[in-house]
Amino acid sequence: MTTRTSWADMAANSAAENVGSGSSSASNSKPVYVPPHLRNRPPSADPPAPTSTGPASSNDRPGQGGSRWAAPRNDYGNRSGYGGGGRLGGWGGRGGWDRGRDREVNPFGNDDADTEQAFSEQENTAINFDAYEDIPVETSGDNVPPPVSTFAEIDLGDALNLNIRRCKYVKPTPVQRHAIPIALAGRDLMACAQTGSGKTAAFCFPIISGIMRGQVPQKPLRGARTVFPLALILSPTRELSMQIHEEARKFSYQTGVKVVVAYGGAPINQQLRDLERGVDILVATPGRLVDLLERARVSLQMIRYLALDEADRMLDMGFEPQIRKIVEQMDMPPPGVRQTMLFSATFPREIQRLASDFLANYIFLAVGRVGSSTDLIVQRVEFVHESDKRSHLMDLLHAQRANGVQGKQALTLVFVETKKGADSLEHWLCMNGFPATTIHGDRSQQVNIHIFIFFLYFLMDEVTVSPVYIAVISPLMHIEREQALRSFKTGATPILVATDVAARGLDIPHVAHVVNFDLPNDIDDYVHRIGRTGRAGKTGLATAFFNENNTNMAKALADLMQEANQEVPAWLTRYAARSFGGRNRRPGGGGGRFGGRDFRRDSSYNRGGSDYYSGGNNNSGGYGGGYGANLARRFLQGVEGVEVVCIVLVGIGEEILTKK
Ligand SMILES: Nc1ncnc2c1ncn2[C@@H]1O[C@H](COP(=O)(O)OP(=O)(O)OP(=O)(O)O)[C@@H](O)[C@H]1O
Repeated sequence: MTTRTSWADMAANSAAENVGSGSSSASNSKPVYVPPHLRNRPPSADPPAPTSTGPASSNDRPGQGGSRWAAPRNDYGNRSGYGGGGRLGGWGGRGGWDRGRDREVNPFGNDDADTEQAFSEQENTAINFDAYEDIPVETSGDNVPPPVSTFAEIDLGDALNLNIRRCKYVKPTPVQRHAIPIALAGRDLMACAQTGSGKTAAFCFPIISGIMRGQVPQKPLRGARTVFPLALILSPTRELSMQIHEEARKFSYQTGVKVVVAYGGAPINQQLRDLERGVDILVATPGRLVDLLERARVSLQMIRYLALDEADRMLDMGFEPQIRKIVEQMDMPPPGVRQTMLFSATFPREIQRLASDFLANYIFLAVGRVGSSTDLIVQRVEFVHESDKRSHLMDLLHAQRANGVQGKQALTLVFVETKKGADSLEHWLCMNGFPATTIHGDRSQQVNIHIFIFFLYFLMDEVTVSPVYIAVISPLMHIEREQALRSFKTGATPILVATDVAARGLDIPHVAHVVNFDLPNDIDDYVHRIGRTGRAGKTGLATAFFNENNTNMAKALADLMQEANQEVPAWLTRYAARSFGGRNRRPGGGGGRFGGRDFRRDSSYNRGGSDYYSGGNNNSGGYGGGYGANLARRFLQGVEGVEVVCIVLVGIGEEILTKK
C-alpha cells in the first residue's frame, strides 16, 4: 500500500494511477489529487471559472511573470475527483476538505476551550493601532513594492480573507502593511519589527496565498514515504513551532493548504504519520527537521518558500550549523529559486551579514529601530541585591494583589537564568501562597532520573523493556512543558517562572507583567523577554532586578530604555557611564547599537570588509575572536553536564530504537 504524502506527492501519484481517467470513480478508493484552491469546493458541475486567463509562469512565484494568478492547471485537468471538472483557477470556497477521508478540524473551534472560557472574547479587535501610527519604517533594496493600508487592498483570496476576519484582524499592522506586498511580489525579505507586532501573519499570509494560487509541482522520483513540502517555516523552540502551526492552521482553514508541525522532544512517530497524511507547509524546529531529512522522510526539493522566524536566533551559534545544513547542504532550491523571508524583533549586524548568504536581491525592512522595544511596555529597573531578590519579588506580587492586578486577567512571567533556579523559585512561590508553574529548556530533574533508568535498561540490552519505557517517558517529557504553558495561559497558575526558552515569540494573552528576576547577558534577549507583554497594541509592565552582577548590561539597558522613552534611573546612568559596553556592544559596531539598520549600508560591507568575521561572508566557521568567545560563553551558559549527556543519549537511543 502506498501512503499518501504531500499534496504534491498526491498530484504525481494520482497522475500515474489515473492516466486516462476522466471522471471520478466511486469504486476507486485511492485518493485523488485536488489542488489547494479547489479542495473546499463541494462537487459541482460548474464550468471552470478562472480568475486569470494568462499563462502560468514557469516560475510560479506570486507577482512574477505578469499575471498574479496561476492559470488553470492543465496537468490535472483530466484527473478524477474534481467534482465533474470543478472550477479551475480562482479561490476555494467553504466546505470540508474534498478528500473523502481527511476531515479538517476547525481551528477556530474550542481547541483552546479553557483559554477561551477563561478570558473574554475580543482579543484582537481591541488592538490599539494608534500606538503604531508614528512608528518609523525603513526599507532598503531595489524596487521596493509600496505598502498597503488595508487587507482589502491585498488580493489574498476569499478563503484567506475569511480567516483573517475570523481572527478579528481588522487592518494590517505596520509590519504586515509593508511585508505582505513585498512577499507577494516574490521578493526575498529580511524584516525586523518589534515584539508582538504581528510578524507571524506577515510571513504566513503570503505563503498560504502563494501556495493557493501556485501551480501543481511534479513530484520528483523518491521513496514512497518521502514527503515534499512546498514551504518551510523554521523556529527555535517547540512551543513557538506549535504556536506558529496553530496560527497557520487558522489562516489556512478551508484553503486546502495543509500545515504540519514537527519538533523535537516529542515522539517522532506521530509526526511521521501527520506528514504522511500530506503537507504543504512544514513548521519545524531545526533539530527534528535534520532528523527527518536524514531519514529521507522529508525532502526540501520542492520548497518554494522558506521563512525563518526569530531569524537572528536561528543564525546564532546554537542553530547556525543546522540551519546551514538544512538550507545549503540538503536538496533545498538555492536563493533566487526559492523565496526566503527572515523575521525577528532583533537583527544584529553580524547576523544580518550571515543571513545575507541565504537571500537573493532582498529587501530589508525595519519597522521601528532594529532591536528596539515598544514603548507600549513600561520598563522599570530596580537595584536589588542577589540575596534580596525573593523578598523583592514577593513585595511586587503582594502589591499586585493589593491593587487587584492578579489572577487570570493579569499573568506574571518571571525570567531566571537557570533551570535549577526556575524550579526552586517556583517551589518557593507556591509555598508562599502564589500558585506558580515553570518552563525551562530541558527536562526536569525528575524526568532526568527516568532517562537514566531508561539507559540502564538500554545498556543492559533490555530491548523489550527500553522501547516501552521510552514510549511512556518521551510523551511525558513533552507533556510536562505543554501543561505548564497551558496552566499559565488559562490562569490556573498565574505565575510562570521561565528560562530563556519562553523568551521568544510566545504570544500569551494577558501577560501583564514580565519580571527579569535574573537579567540576561544580552540586550536582545532582554528585548524578547519583555516583549511577552505589551503585545498587539496593548500595554504592559516589565520590571528588572539589577545588581553588581549586571554591570555589563548597564549601558545597553540604559540606551534601550531611553530610546523607548522610559525613565532611566540616575544610578543606572552612572553604571552605564562607567561600563565598557562589554559584550552587549555589537562587535564592529561603528556607530553604536542603534546606528545601523540594513548592514549593507555600512561602509565596511561596501568595502567588502571583514570587521566581524575573519573568514569572510560565506564561511560560517570564520568568526572573529570576540564574537566567537561570546558564542562560546552563551553555549556553555546553562549547560548542566548531566542533562546534556542525558539529552544526547536519549537522542541516540531514540534513533537506535526507531531503526531497530
Ligand atoms: N492585523 C492584526 N490585527 C489584530 N491583531 C493582530 C494582527 N496581526 C497580528 N495580531 C495579533 O497580534 C499578536 C502578536 O502577533 P505575533 O505573535 O505574530 O507577533 P510577533 O511580531 O511575531 O511577536 P514576537 O516578536 O514576540 O514573535 C497575536 O495575538 C496576533 O493574533
